[in-house]
Amino acid sequence: MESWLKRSGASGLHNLELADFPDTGRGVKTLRRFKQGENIFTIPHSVLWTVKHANDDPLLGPVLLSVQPSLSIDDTLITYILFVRSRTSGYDDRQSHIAALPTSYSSSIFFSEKELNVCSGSSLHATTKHLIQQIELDYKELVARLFDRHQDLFPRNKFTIDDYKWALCTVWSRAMDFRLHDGASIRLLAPFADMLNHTADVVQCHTYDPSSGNLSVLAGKIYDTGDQVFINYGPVSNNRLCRLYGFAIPDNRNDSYDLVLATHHMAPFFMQKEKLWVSSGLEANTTITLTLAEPLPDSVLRYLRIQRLDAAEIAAMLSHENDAASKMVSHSNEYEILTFLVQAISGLLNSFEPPLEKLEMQLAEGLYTAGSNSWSAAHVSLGEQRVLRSTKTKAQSFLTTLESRNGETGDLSSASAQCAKCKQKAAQLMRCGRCKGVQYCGRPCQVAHYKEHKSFCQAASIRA
Ligand SMILES: C[S@@+](CC[C@H](N)C(=O)[O-])C[C@H]1O[C@@H](n2cnc3c(N)ncnc32)[C@H](O)[C@@H]1O
Repeated sequence: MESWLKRSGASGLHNLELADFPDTGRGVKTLRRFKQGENIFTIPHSVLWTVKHANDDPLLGPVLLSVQPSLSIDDTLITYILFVRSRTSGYDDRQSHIAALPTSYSSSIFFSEKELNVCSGSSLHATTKHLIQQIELDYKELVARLFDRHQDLFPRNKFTIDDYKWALCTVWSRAMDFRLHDGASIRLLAPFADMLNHTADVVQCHTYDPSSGNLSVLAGKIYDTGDQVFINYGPVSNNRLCRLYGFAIPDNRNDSYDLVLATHHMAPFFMQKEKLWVSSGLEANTTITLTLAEPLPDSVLRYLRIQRLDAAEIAAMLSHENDAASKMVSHSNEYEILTFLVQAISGLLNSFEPPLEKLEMQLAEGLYTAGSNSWSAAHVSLGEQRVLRSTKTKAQSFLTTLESRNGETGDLSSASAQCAKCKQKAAQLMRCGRCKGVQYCGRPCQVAHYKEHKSFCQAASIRA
């Protein structure tokens, strides 16, 4: 592979060699000292694996371009890799890269049931199960759309589901993504650069030059001769590391929990609430990432406040143009959502098996071999449970503060005591006789507001 890269114009490779390292496995070793920020090596555009390279291939390109709608980026790269691997002549250079790739991967999609059960209750457990099914569906679709239609190019025995999973994990664990100036992005695999392991101790130091199309790696710190060169894969949680790369980092500062918030479309006032979620920057079905740094993001509270609104509160909120749910809606609404949140997070935590303390003990006793699949699953579970515990603590402290306020109402409940049209606050307001959900200072405002109020009024009246 190196001779192909050098012939193609790669620079800097003579200062490096591949080597095995105790914690990370195979990686790149320096043969001289590097200053921080110094260019270590550059891989030229011609040898990269991108969608454009696949489409430009004289044999594969026309077939790929005939598929409508186009294949996804990952499916294109997977097809390209498997296609090159399957050729018996004409692809020696790219095949030298494929020959250097691992023969198997340790993504959580390859975990045994027993290994995956170490993180029972975690989002990794659920996502992995879902992914395994999704990958089979994606493969079947690719077979039907491409492989079966061109069996001369894609012999069945070299494009099996196992080949597909291997190539998928090659892409997941080795592809690099870059944002381009025009807002577009590019996903690429760079031979040799894909031998670099991850550390959070350097900032991003791999760069893509859109004008030349070359990929360069700079020194993210000072390297002495014999040191391992690292790049940073980004602020990735153990869940994602385990799923895409097949490893985990103990006490990963990027650990997170993906909280799924969903409301059934038949729920009362769904349409009105959906409008409020959208105006609040949310959706009726949304996933919010809880992190150690921000275990209870405001977006979770905004979502739940809207989900638990009663008829009068919806009416008051719909007449506010700004993001009214960013503040407490009413004492009772806030009490309800915080109580619900504490219970829901407790429920999530109870579904983890083994629970946090037991896992910590098992890890301290060396029950799981460091670096093994079970050990990685244990670290994912630990990270998610720690995040959820901080979420619960924060919700509980909000609840305590709320209770100490002794029923004092927030801004929006007083907003419901104003005219829904002119916003005038008056001691004597008349309620809409039909839905009882909004109030007006007089008949003219009620008439003027009717068009806006109609859909809410009908839904509220049906519910009543
Ligand atoms: C881009 S490749 C790096 C080269 C890889 N070690 C090899 O031998 O081909 C990414 C893979 O390297 C391994 N890896 C990278 N960083 C690691 C780390 N900090 N600890 C453990 N394994 C790591 C994981 O197996 C990951 O899927």
